[in-house]
Amino acid sequence: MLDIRSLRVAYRDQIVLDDLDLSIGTDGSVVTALLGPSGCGKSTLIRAITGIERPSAGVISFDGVDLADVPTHRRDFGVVFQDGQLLPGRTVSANIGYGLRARRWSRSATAQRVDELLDLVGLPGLEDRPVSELSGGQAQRVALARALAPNPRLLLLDEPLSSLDRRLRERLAVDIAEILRAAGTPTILVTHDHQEAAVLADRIAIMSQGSIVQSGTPDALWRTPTDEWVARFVGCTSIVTARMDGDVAVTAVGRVTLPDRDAAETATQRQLGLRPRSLVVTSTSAVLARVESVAALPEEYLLQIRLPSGAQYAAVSDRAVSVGDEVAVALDPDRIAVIG
Ligand SMILES: Nc1ncnc2c1ncn2[C@@H]1O[C@H](COP(=O)(O)OP(=O)(O)OP(=O)(O)O)[C@@H](O)[C@H]1O
Repeated sequence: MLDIRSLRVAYRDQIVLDDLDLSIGTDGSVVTALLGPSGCGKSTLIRAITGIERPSAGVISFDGVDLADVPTHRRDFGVVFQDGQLLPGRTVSANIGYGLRARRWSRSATAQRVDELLDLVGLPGLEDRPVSELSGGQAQRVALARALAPNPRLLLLDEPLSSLDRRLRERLAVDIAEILRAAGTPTILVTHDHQEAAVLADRIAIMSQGSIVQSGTPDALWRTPTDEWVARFVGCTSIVTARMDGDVAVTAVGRVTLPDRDAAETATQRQLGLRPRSLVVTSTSAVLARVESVAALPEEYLLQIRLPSGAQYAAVSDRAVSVGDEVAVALDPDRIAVIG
C-alpha cells in the first residue's frame, strides 16, 4: 500500500511539503480525505504521489517499492482533477476506454469494461454521447469511470466536485461514496468541504502548512482534535478551559461528564472545543446568559449569548427567543470536542 515517509517538496526556495508522513490502505479504510486550508500543499502532495512533482527528500513507496524511479504512467494510479479533463469532441465510451487502449486491451475487453463502468457510475445508455453534451455532474462521473477503468491500485481525486453547484455536489458525493466503496480501490480525496469529507471518506487526514497534523475517523476528529488549531479548523468556535473533577469537566458554561474518558487519566485541566450546537438553551441549568443576537434557521435558532463574566458564546435553541432575554444554557456532552 502507499507509504509516505518524511516527504519534502519545494518549489525553488519555497518548501511546500515538509516532513510529511502518510500511509494509505493499511488500516482497512478505503477512502482517505485530505482536508486543509487553501495553500497548505494538498494538490502538491497529489502531484508528488502521481510523480508529476519530484520530492527533494523523503520516500514515497507502494507495496514496499520506492517510486522515485517509477515514471507517472507506470505507477498504475488513477487521477481525477477538478475539471475532469475529458477529451473534448470524443464520446463517453471513447473517454472511458482511453486508458485501456493505451494499455493494449482488446476491442471486446474494452467494450465490456466500458459497459461495467457505465453501470457503476450510473450512466448506462450514454456511451455514444459526445462529452461536450454532458452536464457537469455527468462529466465528473465519466472522469471517475475513466480513472477506474484500468483497475488502478490507487485513486487520487483532487477536488472532483468543486466546480459543481452545492446541491449537485451534495447529491453526487453520496453517489460517489457508493461507487468508491463498490470499487474498493484505495482512494485519496482532496476537498475543502468538511461535510463532503465525512460523506465520502472513512478516514480524514488534516493537513496544515505542508504536513499531516492529525488523521483518524471523521467521528474521532470531530470529538478529539489533537490541538486548538485542529479544533478550530473542524468547526469549534470557542475553546474553554475545564477543571476536571473525576470525569466531570467544570467550565464557565457549566459542568459536563466527558464521554469515553480513560479511567487512568489524571489531568486536572482539559481544553474543550465548543461548536454552536455544543451549548443548548434548556430549562434545567443554573448557567444564565443574555441573548445578544438570534438567527432563525430552518430547524432551530442560532444565538450569540453573553455570560455575566462578559464572555460570549454561540448557542442553539429549539424554541423562539428574543434579543435581551435571559436564558439558561447547558453543554451537550455528545457535541463537545475534547482537545489533546
Ligand atoms: N508550480 C508551482 N510553482 C511554485 N509554487 C507553487 C506551484 N504550485 C503550488 N505552489 C505553491 O505551493 C503552495 C501550496 O500549493 P497547493 O496548490 O499544493 O496548495 P493546496 O492546499 O492544494 O491549495 P488549494 O486548496 O488552494 O488548492 C502555495 O503556496 C502555492 O502558491
